[in-house]
Amino acid sequence: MTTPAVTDEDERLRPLLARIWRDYLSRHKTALFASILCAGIVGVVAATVLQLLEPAINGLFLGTPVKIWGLFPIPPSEALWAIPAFIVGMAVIWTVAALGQAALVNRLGHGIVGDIQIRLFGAMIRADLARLRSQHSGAFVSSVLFDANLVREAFTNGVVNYTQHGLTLIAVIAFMAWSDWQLTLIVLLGVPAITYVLRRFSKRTRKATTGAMLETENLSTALMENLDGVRLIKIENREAAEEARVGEVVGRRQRHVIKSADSRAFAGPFSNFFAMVIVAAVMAYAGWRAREGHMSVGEFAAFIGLLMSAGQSLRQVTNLQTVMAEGLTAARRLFAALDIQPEIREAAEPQAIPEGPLTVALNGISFAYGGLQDGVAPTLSDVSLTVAPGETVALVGPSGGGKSTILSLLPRFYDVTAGAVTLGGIDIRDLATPDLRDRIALVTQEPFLFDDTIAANITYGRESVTQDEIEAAARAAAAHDFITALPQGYQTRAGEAGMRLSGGQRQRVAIARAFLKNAPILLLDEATSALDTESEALVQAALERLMQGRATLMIAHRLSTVMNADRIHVLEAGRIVETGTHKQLVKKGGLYARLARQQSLDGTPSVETVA
Ligand SMILES: Nc1ncnc2c1ncn2[C@@H]1O[C@H](COP(=O)(O)OP(=O)(O)OP(=O)(O)O)[C@@H](O)[C@H]1O
Repeated sequence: MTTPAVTDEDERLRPLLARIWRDYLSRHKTALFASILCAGIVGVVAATVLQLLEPAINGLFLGTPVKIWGLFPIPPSEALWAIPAFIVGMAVIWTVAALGQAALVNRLGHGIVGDIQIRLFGAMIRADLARLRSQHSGAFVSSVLFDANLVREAFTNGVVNYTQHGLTLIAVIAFMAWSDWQLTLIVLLGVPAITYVLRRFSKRTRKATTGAMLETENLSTALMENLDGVRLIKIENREAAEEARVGEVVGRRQRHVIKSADSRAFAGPFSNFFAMVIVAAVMAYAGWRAREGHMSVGEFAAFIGLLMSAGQSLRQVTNLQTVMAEGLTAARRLFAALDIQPEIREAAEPQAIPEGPLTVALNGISFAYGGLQDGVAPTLSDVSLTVAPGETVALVGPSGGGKSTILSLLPRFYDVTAGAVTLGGIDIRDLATPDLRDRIALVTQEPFLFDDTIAANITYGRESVTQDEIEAAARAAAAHDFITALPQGYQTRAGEAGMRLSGGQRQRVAIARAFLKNAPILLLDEATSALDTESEALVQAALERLMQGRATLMIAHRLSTVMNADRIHVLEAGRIVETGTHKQLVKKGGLYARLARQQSLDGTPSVETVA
């Protein structure tokens, strides 16, 4: 590695470390400093115990008067109990400090992982829909679970063990210098070689870790995709093929993880090799000095003991260097994810929404996913429509015409690229988004239920709702009877994504939720198109009750459901091409009339016109 590259790396490292300190470590600084203190005690005690080798050998074997650490004189008659007593005393201090260090590091580390995971989730759940849609949810999951742990490993275990072994190393070198500076000089000659090894392995680790993180993302994406699409996989007999596909991702991930683990594991032996060369050089030199009578057996043994211990600590520090490299790579990625600013901006001074019924309107809006681009037609062009309280306005038209996109614009899942959406006459970009969304209830074709009780699913988002209110909402949604027939009634769990309920039952739970929300604006996205005739009749009746007095904008593929709408807008390729009531549009003989004819011919949506 060239010097300028190292400087660049250091330059980029400083703000990163500063941010890790500011955002995560500083709030745990007492625990961090306490654990570093414990680590320091462990490190220094480990080195100090080795210093007892010299008085032990000289006092016990040679019977000469000795001084422990040059401070406490021990006569030969007392050496037999005094030196072991010192060792036991040091062992007690070491053990207490090591236990304290472990307990603190565990709490600190997992506390930091928790902080990171909460922040990441917060950023994810608040991110624009556009961004969430642009990345598979597996990528977020792997970041929350995998990357956060790499940061923990580096900045708790890493920092604390670094301190411990770094201090052992410093203490050992200080003792060596104190007992023989010439020998220490020989030892220090090996430092540049070891530094070189450290840097090379850190670089390799960074590369392998980046690869491992990407492949972990791919793996969790593949796993989630398989679980989501399990029915398709089974019906197409693709289990073995999917196993092979996941196997490939596992293999690729394994290669990166092995590379990273190799760098971690190999850095130690490499630096150990240099350490052993140094030991050999010291042996030769110290042996020669001992023969010449300039060194006692005890001094020699203590020196070699210290050297071995220095080698061990050096190996640990080398390993930790790679752990730090991993943690920094993960931290960079996490911060990049946390720093993405939402494009849906909150108004600086939001206006208040008037209470009561509200009119919603689209005034000459255009919209393109990812922004307008030259030569690419926008998804919606110059669309205007109004829905007054108590009115039902329907959107119909060929698949891909832009119906769902219009519904996404009202709660500001996306912002229009031109024109304005207004609520009660106010541009929705001038409203506080939570207030806006409070006024809108959305019932979709595939309503989502949490794996919680039916009651919790109905009250989702609302606090202090009474059982009577829940039941009233369920009755209005024609859901009460089926819910009470379930084994635990309202306390029955809905299963993953509500899968223990039928489509019609899920739909009615979602309608009950909308009844409780009691919002003035109602968006219905093909709310009955996935149901059989019996369920549809129940859901349709519940929806009609729900629509009363509200401004309802609905998407319908089955024209039978929009025959009573106050207005029907026919959307084709992002433009409104016809507007009127069912009767007017049939009479007009245009696209709507064609769709109506097709549907009355076979009674089911045709592939050409609807999804
Ligand atoms: N998240 C997205 N990113 C990019 N393009 C999208 C996205 N969602 C929809 N589109 C595109 O926008 C166009 C309109 O889609 P939209 O879902 O609004 O149509 P639709 O009329 O509701 O269709 P359908 O009746 O099939 O549900 C389509 O061409 C679609 O490919």
